[in-house]
Formats: sequence, structure tokens, C-alpha cells
Amino acid sequence: MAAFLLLCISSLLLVFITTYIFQPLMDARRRLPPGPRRLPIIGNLHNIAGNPPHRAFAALADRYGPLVSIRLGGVRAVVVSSGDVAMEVLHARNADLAGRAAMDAWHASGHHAHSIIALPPRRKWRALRKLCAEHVLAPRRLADLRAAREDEARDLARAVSGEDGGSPAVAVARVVFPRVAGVLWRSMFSEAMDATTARELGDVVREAVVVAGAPNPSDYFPALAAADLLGVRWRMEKLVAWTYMVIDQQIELRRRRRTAGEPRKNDLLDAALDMEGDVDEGEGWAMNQDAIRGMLMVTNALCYDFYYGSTTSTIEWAMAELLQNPRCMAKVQDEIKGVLGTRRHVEERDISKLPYLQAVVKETLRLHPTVPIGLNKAEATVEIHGYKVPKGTTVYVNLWDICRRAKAWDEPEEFMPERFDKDDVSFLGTNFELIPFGAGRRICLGMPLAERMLHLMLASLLHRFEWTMLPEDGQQGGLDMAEQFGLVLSLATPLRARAPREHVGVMVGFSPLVNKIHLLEGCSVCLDLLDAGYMLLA
Ligand code: HEM
Repeated sequence: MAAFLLLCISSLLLVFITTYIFQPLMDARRRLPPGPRRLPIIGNLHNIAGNPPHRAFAALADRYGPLVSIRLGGVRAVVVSSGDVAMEVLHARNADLAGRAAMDAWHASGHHAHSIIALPPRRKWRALRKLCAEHVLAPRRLADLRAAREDEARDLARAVSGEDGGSPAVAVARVVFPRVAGVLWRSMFSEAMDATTARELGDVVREAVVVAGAPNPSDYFPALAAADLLGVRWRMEKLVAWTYMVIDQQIELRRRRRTAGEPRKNDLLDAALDMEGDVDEGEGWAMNQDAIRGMLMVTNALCYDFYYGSTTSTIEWAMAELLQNPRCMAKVQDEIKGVLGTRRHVEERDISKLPYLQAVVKETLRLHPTVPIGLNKAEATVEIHGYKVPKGTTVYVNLWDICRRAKAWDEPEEFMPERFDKDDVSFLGTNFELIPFGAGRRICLGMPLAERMLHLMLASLLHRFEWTMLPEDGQQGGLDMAEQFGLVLSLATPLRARAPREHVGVMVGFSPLVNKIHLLEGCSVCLDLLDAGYMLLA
């Protein structure tokens, strides 16, 4: 027994010494990109400690250039910080660099095995991506779901106007999140999410952001991951279990409906159930309950945008920037008013006529890409700009830094939507200076849907409401724009602002007492008057 124990301890010691002492020495002999000196065992962890990683990486890039070599504990990595190098990584050499460096939290309940985000770029990843692309994100499916998105946007305006009892100070993310989640839910299950699920989901997301966003030793010392020192995996497992339960209910409901002969919905869930039992000959994985719920959870809505809240956070950043820049706020609101006139609700067909709104979204994504770092992995050894990136290296693409690099933009730290007035720079992954959705094989799968939601929801917030900062923010000289690095880069202090209903028109009626009144959008008294025969003049 004692001999066995000794053998175990010495094996562990050997693994440890090889990984954390011998390998760093080997690295020094290869033609790796430049980088800071490493300490034994921790490597360069001290270089990023105390700063959010996207900012710590940017500081390293200032010193060592656009391709920096580092070692974080036992993880060999490079950091990419310029459009030029990003083009090599995400385009020219992408075939070998589209692997995924998974966070340990993604392993909770083994869901990384079914996750588009975590899977290596092979047959299962391709099959699941294709399924989602066809049944959620294809142009025809997006067109079918337009009414659902507009419905949720109308509900957002109602929530802000206080029809549902909201207070005059609006917590922006709190009103936006359930509507974005509602769109995603309908995209997957073809029906509205009930209020209890929406509320519980909000709680799960808030916890997931804290749990999975905190630094985790398992990510830097994979040899210790099984010990789950901070209990991250354990806590994530509870959240994943809740999400699986909700998805299982939907799968069960749909199975019963199909058995009862109810009409098909032809959505992602129907498509996945059609494939149930299929086995992939090449990799041997099967489309079973695990794969279906894993895919529904991780591929699109439930894990990605629900847990990560990237769309909601982008809208919150946009509102914060507009409140800080009243000139931009007035300009975008005038543009919306000019196009919509007295129409109450924004529709998706309006967006193409709102170039300044589009510029506001672009500038927000440039300045605040809510997924600040792309996590790629070298599947083979490649050469980039004369340096070697060995197989297995984690490739951090600092999207946040690239989107701000001064070379590409004038006054890069300023919020200036006008910079896109003339330039036809797109964020769709072809211009490597502006890649808030990433680029290449692992480009954000949800981008076409996110793009639609961002414009529609933001326009619905801006139309008819005269947003102002809370008095206390005004007294402090502006909003607190500090960032919180977690699953997404969000505002550390959730944005709250006042949104008095705007006077959108004048009504006349027959009463001698009230023959001309201002119509308050969303005001139930005004709506009653309209119903009673008052007429809208303008
Ligand atoms: C403003 C909103 C969003 C932003 C800024 C954003 C950004 C990103 C980024 C930067 C990546 C990583 C790309 C890379 O690794 O190179 C990503 C991946 C991904 N996104 Fe999004 N995203 C957003 C919304 C969404 C939505 C709404 C969905 C779901 C419908 C979604 C689903 C995904 C998935 C599944 C991946 C993983 C793709 C893969 O690994 O193959 N995203 N996103």
C-alpha cells in the first residue's frame, strides 16, 4: 500500500515538474513570439494578476508587439492584438487555429461534449452548427421569426413606459434581458416563455456570470482541475442541472405533441427530434437526449446568450454611451422620429433607413465588445509572422484591444458613431480591425440574430422616451462606466436611468373641458380617450 502511494505521489510530481518547470525551459529554445520573462510554476500569471485579462493583455501588446508569447501556469499561450495578426489567425491560418481552448467551467455536467462553443472543429461541431444555422439562423427562418422579435420589442417599450407597473427609474438590462431571452426561446421552441421560467432564468444567469466569470485555478493548472479547488465546476453543475430540467420539459412536451399528431413547428427542436437515434459514422456520436439538450442549451440561447447576456450588455453599453453623449442621443432619436413619424412601434423594415442608429450599434460594439477575448487553440504547429505557434497553444485573440488599436481609428477611446459615416466598415468578420463577433470558422453563430435584436431593441428604447441620467449620476459628473470582466464584459454598475414618456402627439376631442391634450405614449388614460373617440392630430 505504502509503495503504491509512493508511486502515485512520484508520478504526480513528475507530471508537475514536466508541465510547469521542464516545458517552460523548452519553450525558451523554440522560435516563439516575444514575451515577458516567466517565473517557475506560475509562468506569467503575475503579469495579468490584478487587471482584467483584456487590459492586461493590451499592456503586454504595448510592450512586446501584436503577437506575444506567455505561459499562464501550465498553459502555453499567445496573445493576438492587431488586425494584421488577427487576419492570419482567423483567416489565412484558420484551418489549423480554429480549435477551442475550453474553460474548465464548461465541463460542468460534461456539457462541453455537446457544446458548439467548446467542441473541437470536427464532425460533431460542424453538424450541430449546421443544424442551428439552418433552423434558427437561416434567412428564411429569421424572416419567419420577425413577428416574434417585433412582438418582444413592443413588450420592451411597454415595460419601459410603465404599463406593466415599471418604476420611472428604469434598470436597462433588467427590462431588456427577458425580451432578448424571449426572442431566443421562441426561436428554439416556437412559443413564448412563461413568466416563472423568465424570472428563474434571470437568477440563474446572474449566478452563472459570477461563478464562471471569476478567475479559476483549474484553467491555468489543468493537472489540478479534477480537484476543482474553488468549487466552480460544482456550482456550475447546479445551474446546468436547472437549465437541463427546463429544456427536458420542452423536449418532453414536444414529444407528447408529436405523438398526439399535433402540427409540426419545423423549428430547431423538431429538427433535432427528427434526427434522434442517428449515429455519426465517422465519430460515433449519437443524436440522443444528451446531445439534443446539450445542443439546445449550449449552442445558442440557453447557454450562450442567456448565460452570457452579450446582446443585453451591448444594448446597456449603447444606452450608457448615448446618455453620456447627449448630442448623439438627440441625433439618433431625431433620425428615428423622422422615419417613424407618429407610428408607435419600430419594425425591422425601418432599420435599413436608420444609418445613424446602425453607426451607434457599430461604435458600441467597437468600444465595448461584450465577448472581449476569442479563445482559439492551435490544432497543428503553425508559423505566424515568422514565429512558431506550437500545436496545443492557446490563442487568445484580444478582440477588445484590436477594436481599439489607435492605428485603425482616430481617437479610439472616444464614442464617435460619425466615424462610420463614410466608411463602409462592417463587423461581419471581413474587416479585421472590427471583429466584435470574431471571424473565421468560429465566428459567432448567433450574429445574424444578434444584429437584428440589437437594432430593433435599441430603437424601441430610444423611440418615444426622453432618457435622462438619474440626478445622483448627474451630480457625480456622469455615469459610472467601469467594466466588469466576467462571462461578458458588462457595466460594473448596472445602468439605471429615467425614461419619462414622450408627448408623441396631440389629440382633440369633443369635451369642452379637454378639447386638446397631449398624448402620452403608453398612458392608459390617453388610450382610453382614444378609444372613446378622441382623434390623434399629429
Ligand atoms: C451582441 C451580441 C453577441 C456578441 C458580441 C457575440 C460575440 C461572440 C464572439 C466574439 C464569439 C467567439 C468567436 C471566436 O471564438 O472567434 C461568439 C461565439 C458564439 N456565439 Fe456569439 N455573440 C453575440 C450574440 C450571440 C447570440 C444571440 C447567440 C445565439 C443565438 C450566439 C451564439 C454563439 C455561439 C454558439 C458561439 C460559438 C461558435 C463556435 O465556437 O463555433 N452569440 N460570439
